Amino acid sequence: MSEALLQIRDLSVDYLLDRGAFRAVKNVSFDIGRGELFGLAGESGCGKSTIAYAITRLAKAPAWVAGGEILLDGQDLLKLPESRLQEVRWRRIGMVFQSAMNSLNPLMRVEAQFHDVLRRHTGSSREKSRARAEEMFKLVGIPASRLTDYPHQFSGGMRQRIVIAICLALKPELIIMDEPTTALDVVVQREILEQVIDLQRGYGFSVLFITHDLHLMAQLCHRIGVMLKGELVEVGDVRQVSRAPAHDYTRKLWGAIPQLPGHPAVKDAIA
Ligand SMILES: Nc1ncnc2c1ncn2[C@@H]1O[C@H](COP(=O)(O)OP(=O)(O)OP(=O)(O)O)[C@@H](O)[C@H]1O
Repeated sequence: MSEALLQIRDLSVDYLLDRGAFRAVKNVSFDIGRGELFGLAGESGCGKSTIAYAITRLAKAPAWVAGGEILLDGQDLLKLPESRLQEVRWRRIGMVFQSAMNSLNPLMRVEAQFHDVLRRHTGSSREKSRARAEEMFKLVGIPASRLTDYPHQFSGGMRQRIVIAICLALKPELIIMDEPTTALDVVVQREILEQVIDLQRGYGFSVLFITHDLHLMAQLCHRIGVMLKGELVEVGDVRQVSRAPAHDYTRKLWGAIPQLPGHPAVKDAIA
């Protein structure tokens, strides 16, 4: 791994429920290097999204960070006052969630939404925002003429591309993608992720990629962490985690991937 950009140390997150605290994330530690694609895998409910929200401090009650550190370039995000956090969110850490389509305002033209984000974070003028929006649309493969359209005029895949474009417009150092394409059909899903990888190569940002799709994760990521019931049971290089998993549960996860006849097995796909 390259030099660490994000270091998560002993992170514990609780949900404070009427019947008592439920620990959803238990003493989790891992690093994400600069320019690294890091995947977090594990069954539904194992705590992946809770970690994603904790990193950006977007976790809302009843979630409560019970302990640990989240260091971005050595600075503990958990200790930053809310006012300083605004500089980190979007500007340094971009977020693309499964419900990203909902992060677009249905009443605003897309161009205005670019400007809104760029003005708020960089003080950009309308002309500069327009130029940047055109550049970003080109990067994600949407004609610039469509910048004056409203979100409902785009397909689901295009809307997700728009959210990625807005996120990238601020050149964040880390992008958190939590099931970014789950709601889309597999062809569009793959197209978008391939585009993200291309952009990653060009821009050099780091990615925390969360998905149920272990096969996809193995193809995209450099390193993988495997979670089970709130604990990180294994972290390693994608080859090591797939070829020589240290944990029984990781072996089960790989074993659960259906292999189509004539289709290369995962182990071959990443070889
Ligand atoms: N608002 C909440 N209140 C109470 N418990 C919650 C809340 N949100 C999540 N949890 C619980 O915390 C645990 C971890 O949930 P989380 O959403 O982080 O898992 P996940 O691995 O991201 O799952 P998925 O892959 O289905 O999104 C689960 O047991 C879930 O039921």
